[in-house]
Amino acid sequence: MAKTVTRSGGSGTISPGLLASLDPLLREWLPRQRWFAGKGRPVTGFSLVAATELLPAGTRLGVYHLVLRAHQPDTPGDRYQLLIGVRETLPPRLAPALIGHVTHGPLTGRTVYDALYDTRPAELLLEALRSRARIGALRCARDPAQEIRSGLVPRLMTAEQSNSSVVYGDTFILKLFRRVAPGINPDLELPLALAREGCPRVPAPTAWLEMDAEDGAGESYVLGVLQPYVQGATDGWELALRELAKGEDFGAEARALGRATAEVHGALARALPTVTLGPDRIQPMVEGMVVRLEAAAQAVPALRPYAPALRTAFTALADLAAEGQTWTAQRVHGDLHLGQCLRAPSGQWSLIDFEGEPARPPAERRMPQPAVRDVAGMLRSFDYAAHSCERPAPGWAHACRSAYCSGYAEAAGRDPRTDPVLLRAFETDKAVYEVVYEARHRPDWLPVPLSAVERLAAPEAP
Ligand SMILES: Nc1ncnc2c1ncn2[C@@H]1O[C@H](COP(=O)(O)OP(=O)(O)O)[C@@H](O)[C@H]1O
Ligand SMILES: O=P(O)(O)O[C@H]1O[C@H](CO)[C@@H](O[C@H]2O[C@H](CO)[C@@H](O)[C@H](O)[C@H]2O)[C@H](O)[C@H]1O
Repeated sequence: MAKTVTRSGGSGTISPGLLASLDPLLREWLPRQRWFAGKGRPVTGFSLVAATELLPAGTRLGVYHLVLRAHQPDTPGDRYQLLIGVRETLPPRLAPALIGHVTHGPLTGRTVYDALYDTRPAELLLEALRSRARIGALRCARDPAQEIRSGLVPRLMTAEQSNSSVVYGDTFILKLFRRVAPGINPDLELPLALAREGCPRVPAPTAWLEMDAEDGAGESYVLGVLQPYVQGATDGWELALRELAKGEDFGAEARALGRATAEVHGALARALPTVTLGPDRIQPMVEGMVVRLEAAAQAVPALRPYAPALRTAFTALADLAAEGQTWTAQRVHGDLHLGQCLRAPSGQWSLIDFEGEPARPPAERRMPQPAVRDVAGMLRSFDYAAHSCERPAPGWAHACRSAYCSGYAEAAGRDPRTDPVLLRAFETDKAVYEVVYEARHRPDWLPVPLSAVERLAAPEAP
């Protein structure tokens, strides 16, 4: 029933027409999606990387799985994963999923929509994962030790996300990556490694969806990961804001989060290689930080007055390395913040979303880093929470910072505050990243990382 109709450079006859039908609609729809990474530049066209027919469009409901390259000026263009539904008319419940009405090509007169909103296509995906199906270029794999019940009812998560997730009967959650590239995906690699280590702080992948890369070089795309759904969980960001609004202390939770982070770091260091960072490795790392700072100052003028002082946070690290100090680097989460921490009703914290910072190149995201990088991310997050609360919260972020570092020290045997130069460099690097992120995605939030920049640029900054 389901088949791959073509891949880029392939000889299929259906898909060129299919793409021509979709092209004008997707040009308008894609840039409006939260997960579209190429904001600010027009989409000038698409090329097909792969198209797999999951249900033929000749029936009441057609479903295509597509990987498309979106062409944009001055870039090679990113590849996106889409699940396209085709119907005669769209029922009202699917109105938010509308992509558009086709006016030419083989689908003329049909309505196309984001099929992840629809029950049947989402069920098809789960069934494919459950049965380890191979559909054209799409391949499903799963952990044989975990059971996947059939018939679980899907619902698309509506939260603002970098990808798209479907929850099945409050039992599993399937994340479909939107911007995709061939190669190892740390959001599968690291949770699998942690599961092998027996680390209970990260939901163990249950099944995953892959596709061979089009260039025949032997690489694969990881297109989706299914994992157990933590029922009734509250994320750390929501919880922190709730406690802040009530004027409640978050110290105990921050401490527990510090312990959870250290446990994950310990398991990652056992599971995957670590390296020693001497001057030869610290120098390029510091250069990377400086380059990112310069690019950020170019992109966001408000950052420029602080750039020279921020640079000293990085050069101080290079100076220590030149004096002979070394550090250990290991695989880390890479984009840790309160929103990536889930607290189950039992009080147990889990960490999710090991993809790393979406803006960084994939190879860079998989490089070993000092574990303090994640610590710095969480410290920045406490600062964000304190700034997002309407009620003044003097000392709240500082108290969380202390509790988190103490919790981390309890589990790791070393306190991140004992290496203030390293911590300051990574906090600065993160704040610079956030300045760019907010300028691009949420300009109203720009003052939050900018206030941190002001603090970190002050000579007495911690
Ligand atoms: N295992 C899980 N259990 C419960 N909720 C989850 C789980 N994984 C993710 N979520 C929810 O889905 C949201 C998005 O997940 P995340 O992995 O951060 O996706 P993205 O990469 O798209 O940001 C999280 O903020 C959380 O609310
Ligand atoms: O969750 P994502 O992987 O999509 O991460 C991106 O978006 C985050 C915002 O949703 C952003 O995080 C920043 O804002 C948070 C509050 O909304 C705050 O807790 C974080 O500390 C702050 O960095 C993240 O940087 C970005 O990569």
